[in-house]
Amino acid sequence: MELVILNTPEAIAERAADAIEELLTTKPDAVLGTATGSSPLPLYDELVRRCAAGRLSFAEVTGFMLDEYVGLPEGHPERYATFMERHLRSRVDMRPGALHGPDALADDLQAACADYERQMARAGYCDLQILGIGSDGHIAFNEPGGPLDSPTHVDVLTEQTRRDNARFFDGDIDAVPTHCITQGLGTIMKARKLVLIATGAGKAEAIRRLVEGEVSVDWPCTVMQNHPDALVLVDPAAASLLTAARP
Ligand SMILES: N[C@@H]1[C@@H](O)[C@H](O)[C@@H](COP(=O)(O)O)O[C@@H]1O
Repeated sequence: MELVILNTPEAIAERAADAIEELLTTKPDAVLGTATGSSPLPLYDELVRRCAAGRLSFAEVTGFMLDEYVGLPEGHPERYATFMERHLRSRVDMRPGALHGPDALADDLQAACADYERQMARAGYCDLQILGIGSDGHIAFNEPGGPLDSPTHVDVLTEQTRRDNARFFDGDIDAVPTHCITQGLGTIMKARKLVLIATGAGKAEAIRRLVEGEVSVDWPCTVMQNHPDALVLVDPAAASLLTAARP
């Protein structure tokens, strides 16, 4: 795992965009895993800029979202499908329909999970997966306690995650869904490259566990220590609880 501490969210966005540009230059029809949350937003802005400048193209890219809330209707502003359409897909030259997500409106959620995993398997899983991190150490929506090799599944959001995400629902925790469909940790680990972005002091404990902790189901992010090509991009605030000396 490579840890890079950069001073600003913009510098982090540029470093992450470099990794994506490098991938799309060598493989224009790459499979890209996208993340929601506020952390990747500067990255999406940077990708939009580079696409407008002709430095990269998403015309042949297939995308897979990490997760989706259960119970939010089509078009709901906080539905992750809406989020990804708004912040990335509609702003670059990616084909409509090329960015896939789990069907969290299905009657049979278990079947929807299996179907999503099959779609990803057929595409050969992700070449590069963008990740954020929850303050409780979740990646995608894999909450603490779940197996480290899980496939796409229904998960129950922790109180802390719902509290963290209430800011997107006018501060009303009761408006935050209780369940989600998420790529499992096993699914995420099948991506050839992982790029995780974390900014702000609220992520400092999760980053300390990710970088210096034991691999444990209590901190799902720690599974990334077992990945052969994982890049962790953080700002000084998110790095503030790291204890080991760094160059
Ligand atoms: N399911 C998403 C995660 O994929 C994301 O990493 C996390 C962090 O969000 P933020 O970047 O806004 O702190 O939010 C949600 O829980």
